[in-house]
Amino acid sequence: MRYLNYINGQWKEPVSGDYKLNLSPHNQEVLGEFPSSSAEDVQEAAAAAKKAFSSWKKLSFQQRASYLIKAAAILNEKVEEVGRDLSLEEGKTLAEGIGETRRAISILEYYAAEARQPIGEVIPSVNAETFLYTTRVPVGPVGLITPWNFPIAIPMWKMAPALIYGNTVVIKPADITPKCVYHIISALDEAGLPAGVVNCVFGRGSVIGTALVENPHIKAISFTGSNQVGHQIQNQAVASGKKVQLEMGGKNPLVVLADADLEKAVDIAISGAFRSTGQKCTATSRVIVEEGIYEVFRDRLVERTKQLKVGNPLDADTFIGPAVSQSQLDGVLELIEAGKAEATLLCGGERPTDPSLANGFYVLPTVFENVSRDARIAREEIFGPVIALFKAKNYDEAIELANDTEFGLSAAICTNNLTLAERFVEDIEAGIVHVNSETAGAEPQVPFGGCKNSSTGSREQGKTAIEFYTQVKTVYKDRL
Ligand SMILES: NC(=O)C1=CN([C@@H]2O[C@H](COP(=O)(O)OP(=O)(O)OC[C@H]3O[C@@H](n4cnc5c(N)ncnc54)[C@H](OP(=O)(O)O)[C@@H]3O)[C@@H](O)[C@H]2O)C=CC1
Ligand SMILES: O=C(O)CCC(=O)C(=O)O
Repeated sequence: MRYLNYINGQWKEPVSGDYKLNLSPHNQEVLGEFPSSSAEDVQEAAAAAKKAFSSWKKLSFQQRASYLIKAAAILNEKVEEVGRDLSLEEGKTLAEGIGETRRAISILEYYAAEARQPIGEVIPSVNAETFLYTTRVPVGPVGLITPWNFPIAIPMWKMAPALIYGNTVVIKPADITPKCVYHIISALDEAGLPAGVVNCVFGRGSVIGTALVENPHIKAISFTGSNQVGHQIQNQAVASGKKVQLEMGGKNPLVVLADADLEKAVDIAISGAFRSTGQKCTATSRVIVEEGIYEVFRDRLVERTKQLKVGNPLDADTFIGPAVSQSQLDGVLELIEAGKAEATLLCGGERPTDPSLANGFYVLPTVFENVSRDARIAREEIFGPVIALFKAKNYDEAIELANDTEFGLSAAICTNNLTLAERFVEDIEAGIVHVNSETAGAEPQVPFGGCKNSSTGSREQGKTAIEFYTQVKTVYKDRL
């Protein structure tokens, strides 16, 4: 089937007339074809978003929420179909695909409910005659650039707050996972969203990204993806006077102290590192274990890792599906090869030999030990199912190792020691901290984002999203 851009409330052919095949990472099956758009499509979408902005921002919050509520109900009706499409195009397991679709619905519902929340404060003025208060206004048409690894949740957690706070949207989804965003747009269309409020342009970021980031109608850019592209976008957006928000990489540590529940800690490591084939910015990448239990933890982790089923994401017993693309697989294999030269491989480290997986981008879950601090696998984001194991003498050495990274998105500790758990929350340089739970995961009602090189700009999700998608207006109202 051929899918189209969505501009000014219409499904539209790209100006170029060119399309690209959307392929399954499991077996290269063709799932559809999507526009290879050009800058002209972006200009048209941005102009439509600008035109729609003046009336959309004037609706009441409750009126805007009504479209979000309808779209959530529409998606809910086809949650299994959308979740399956997600697994087919991205490669995460069916349970994860459906789970992520449910998460997207819950994000819509959450932001619809924000329509009932206060958006300003009344502050006593020095002047007895002055009614002094703050309110918030939308920033304008916003540009959203989203990645392939959470192809429905991330677009939704940018789009839903943008819309509820009165902004209009141009979204450019990841080129290799377009269908999930097609499902969101089609639900909003079916919900009767006014023309131009949401516009979607499919195509390569390298071709149309700059046209979106530098478009004068677009007042803010929210991006999730690699550090390299993020920083390029930041420079372009700032140069063209826009607000910018970036969510980028992670090198997330899990610290396991000697008093931890061993089996639970192994579960937490496996789930955090290997679900979604490790393709999460919150994935556990470094596991730092206190020396008293290092050997027993390592042996159990390796034993359990070897039992994980790598396979077709649609099979019920699959734990690890394929990487999303050939280039993603190549990047992971390159880092694994680097790891073999600089550390000790304990398991995995290669592609599976099962012939039924030969056409997919599969790689076995991999564990390394004896990893030096400056090894590439200790420092670079791998975005694949790979754990680097470290031994620490005690809590102090563990925290020092955990913080020895340019990133600071998420971190976890397994311990029953309340004092050390509390110290960890204070000491760790990360935007998200887990105690006795995995580094990955994000609930819609709380802020999401990191420190150091992981994030720039205000946090996404939860109540904090209002910071990015609105500006504060301070009002001094005096009696005449
Ligand atoms: N923080 C996170 O959640 C994510 C991190 N990553 C990291 O990035 C690595 C590479 O993944 P990749 O998909 O290439 O990430 P990118 O940063 O290239 O892609 C993210 C988004 O940016 C778009 N984009 C690419 N180039 C430009 C540009 N010049 N201007 C504007 N937008 C652009 C992409 O479009 P298109 O799809 O057309 O390239 C996509 O929509 C991964 O291995 C991982 O380490 C990746 C995804 C998510
Ligand atoms: O951990 C999660 O569920 C969210 C992760 C995420 O946002 C990402 O990988 O980009």
